[in-house]
Order: sequence, then structure tokens, then C-alpha cells
Amino acid sequence: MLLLSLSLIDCFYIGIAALLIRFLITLIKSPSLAIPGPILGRFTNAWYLWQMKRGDFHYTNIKLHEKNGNVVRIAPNYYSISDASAVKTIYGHGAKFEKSAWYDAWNFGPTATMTNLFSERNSKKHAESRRKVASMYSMTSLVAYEPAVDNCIEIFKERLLEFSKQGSIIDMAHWMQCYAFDVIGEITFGSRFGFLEAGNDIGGVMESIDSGLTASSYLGLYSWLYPFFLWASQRLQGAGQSYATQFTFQHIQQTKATMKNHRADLPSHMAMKLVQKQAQNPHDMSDWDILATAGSNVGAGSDTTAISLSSTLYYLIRAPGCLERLRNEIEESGVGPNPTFKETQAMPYLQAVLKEAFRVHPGTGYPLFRVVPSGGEVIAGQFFPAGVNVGINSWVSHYDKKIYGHDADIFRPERWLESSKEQLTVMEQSFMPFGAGSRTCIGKNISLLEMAKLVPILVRDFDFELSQTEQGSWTARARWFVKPMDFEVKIRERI
Ligand code: HEM
Repeated sequence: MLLLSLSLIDCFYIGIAALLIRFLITLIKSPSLAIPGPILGRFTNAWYLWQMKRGDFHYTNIKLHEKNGNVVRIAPNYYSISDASAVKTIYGHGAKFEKSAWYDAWNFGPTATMTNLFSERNSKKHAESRRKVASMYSMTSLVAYEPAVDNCIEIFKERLLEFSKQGSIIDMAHWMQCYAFDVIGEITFGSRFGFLEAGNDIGGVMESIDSGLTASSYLGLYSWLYPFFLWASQRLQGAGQSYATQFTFQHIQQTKATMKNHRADLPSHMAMKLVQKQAQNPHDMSDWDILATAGSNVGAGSDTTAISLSSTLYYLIRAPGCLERLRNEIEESGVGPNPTFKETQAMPYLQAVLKEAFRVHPGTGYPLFRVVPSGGEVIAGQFFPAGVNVGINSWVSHYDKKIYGHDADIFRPERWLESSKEQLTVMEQSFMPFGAGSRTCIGKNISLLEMAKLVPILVRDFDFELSQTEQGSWTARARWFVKPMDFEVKIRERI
């Protein structure tokens, strides 16, 4: 009766009041009342989205912790953690914290529900998918990939010699991308993209990955929107495929045809291994598994390696003492013109340089968000109820002075060689350029192979001079990957 006597306007006001009450209850129940952080972040994801757009969240995140302590709220349901013991709690093997809904926006298949190794949130399904391909990324598989790296280094070196003769200033970050993309092409498909030869972004591959990263970073905060976005972008793109998709698709088809005609006994590139696995057990390896694995290699493994290579070279150029020590180590090691991966493993200073470059400039710049499992969890002294997102940003943990010392802001490879055993254990526990636990980067060994073989050649055979004159420090933009924007150098052959 009462309902019947209410007007439409009354119903509207009651609806608004109910929503407001619900919002207040959520707010009161939420741990965010007690947790510091930007005011806007208490009410909306928009603050975090805005930070993503600015591109400097990796620095902002550090400052937020310096100001507010170990736990910071950056959005209503997202908490950034800075605490060494939390790494194990959140990411440790056996931890029940699954990836957050943010990762749904990284499903790059034809439908929004088709996951890949990176985006799969369900731990059981993820473990199953990882098991299928893990051996292809293992240390023992690297031997088969080493010639691919050698081929690309050869071409890269030729290009650098040309630049040296011309005396031109080059965008080193771009050339590192050309190298890393071509290596991934050769390792995955037995064929380079051709970037090193062409010197430009053929077919806009790099650019399209860049826009994909931006879109997924933003949409991950509103992942319910992602299916609509995917649908719309497929309509807008029409039947046309990107160069990278075409490249992936064609090479997999080609590999299948080759393997059908000639029984290849020793698959050397990854597509061959995947196709061979499918032939042996079609139920265990679907067409999508093959495409998703190859696609993830290109999307997740090229820019990241290029960034880390740029970081290594950039920090070495800025630390002449470290550069000299590395050059001495290379000379004393007596390696030939192209050091093998095995030889590079026996160069402790090189290893320390790479590690320090990963520390001061991790490839990804956002907290790796995970969902608190049922029952809730105490993290860094704060209770979090089930369902909220907690994450650690490698930039935050790598710049933590409690862990890496008072000079954590400085590039100093020696810290990895001189610290006490106890200190090293603490540093290792918080060192997460490749993530941590069961979701740690599967391509880590491949990037180490690419980097450990190239860096000695670069620094032994060339001198580099940074072109920027002002403060001498580069800018890097975080859109998930933290990409250097102005790494310009003049290069000279060392005789
Ligand atoms: C220096 C280079 C690299 C860096 C800094 C890097 C960084 C990372 C990080 C931080 C994660 C964890 C992300 C998370 O927990 O949300 C990750 C996962 C992943 N990376 Fe890498 N990565 C690199 C190279 C590569 C390469 C070369 C490949 C492939 C050839 C690759 C493929 C993947 C895949 C497939 C995952 C998801 C693994 C899983 O969830 O099981 N990455 N990477």
C-alpha cells in the first residue's frame, strides 16, 4: 500500500539514499579508513588511473611509502605494501593469493575469457598451463637458443659500427628494442622480425604493443569493461590483423606444414617444440595454447628485455668506475669475440652489474596485485579482509633503504659482491624484477641469455656518450613497463 502511494521521485530519492548507505557501510567496513593514502583514492579508482596516465607511478609509489609507511591505499580496494616479509606471504609458493581482476584486461585472445599464462587468475589452471611449456624456458633449453642470440648480436654490431663511422646520435632504447624483438622472433619462430636490418618499427609492432599495454593497464581497473572494449576494438579493426599477429600466425602455420612434411627430430625454436608437443598429445596442447605462448613471448619478452638492457648500459655509462671494472673483468677472462653464455656465468662482476641494473630500474612499475584469500590475512601488521587487492611494487622494494642500505638510490653493483651472507639473503628476498613465487617470469632465463651475451660485447667494443646535457638523467614512462624515453647516445668503436 505504502509503495503504491510513493511517487516516482520518492522512489528515486529512496534509491539514492540506499546507495549512499551501502557506500558508507562499505567504507566503514573497509580497512581503508585506518590506512593512509591519497584522499581521492579512498573513494575511486580514478586517482590510480590518473597516476597511470601521468606515467610516473613507479616514483609516486616510493614517495607514498616514504610519507605514509608500510601500507598505503591507492584505490578503494587496492593496497600497496612495502614490507620484506610480505613478499613470502603474498607471493610465496603455496600462498593462496591469486592474481587480481586487473589481469583480466590482459586476455589478448579473440574473446575476453581466453586467458594466457600471464593473465590466468585461477591457480590450478595456471599451474596446468605452466607445466605444459615450462621446459621450453628452462636453463637446459637455452643451449638451443644461443645461436639465435649470436645471429642478432652480429647484425646489431654491424649497425653500431655504421653509427660509429657516421658519428650520429642514436636512440639506444629503440635499438635495444630492435635487438630484443628480433631475438624473440628468432627464438620463438626461427625468424627475425627484421627490425635490426630495417631500423624501424615494421608494421607498427612496437607501437601496437605500447598501446595495448596502456589500454590494459587502464582497463584493468575497470575490468568489467574489458569485454566491451575488446568487442568494439575488433569491430573497429575489422578483419585486418596487426603485423605481429600475422607474423605469429603465419609462422606457426609454416612450422606446422614443415613438421608435417619432414619429421624434425630436434626442434630448435619454440614454435617447433610447441607444434611437436601438440602432435604428440593434441589434448594437452590446443591451437590457442600455441598462439598464446608465442604471442606472450613477443608481448612480454621483448620490451622488458630491451628496457633492462638500456638500464644496464645507461647506468654503466654514468658510472665510469663500474664500466672500467667490467671491461677489466672481460679482458682478464680471456673470452673470444663472442662470449658464450657459459663464459658469462663465470664473470661475477658482469652478473653483479646486471643484477644492479634490474634493481635500480625494474621493467614493470606497478604493484603486482593479488587478492586476499578467504579468512583474510595480516600483512605488515595490518589485517586485510578477503577479497581486497594487495601488492608490492618492485620499485618500492628495490629502493627500500632498510633492505639495500643507505645508498639504495645509487647504482653500485659491488653491493651484490660485498654484502654479508645475512644481508644478501634479505636483499634476495626483496629482489623481484621478475616477480615472485609461482607467477614469477617464465622468460627470465631467456632475457638473461640475451643480456649476458650482449653487454660484454657492447662495453668491450664501443664507447658511449650520453647526448643529454642538462641534468644527465633520463626520463622513463610507466605504463606497466617502465620505458626509457630519451636514451640518446653517441657511439664510437673502441680500437
Ligand atoms: C628483463 C626481462 C623481463 C622482465 C623484467 C620481466 C618481468 C616479468 C614480471 C615482473 C612478471 C610477473 C608479473 C606479475 O606477477 O604480474 C613476468 C611474468 C611473465 N613473463 Fe616476464 N619479464 C622479462 C622477460 C620475459 C621474457 C623474455 C618472456 C618470454 C620469452 C617473458 C614472459 C613472461 C610470462 C609468460 C609471464 C607470466 C608468467 C606466469 O604467470 O606464469 N618475460 N615477467
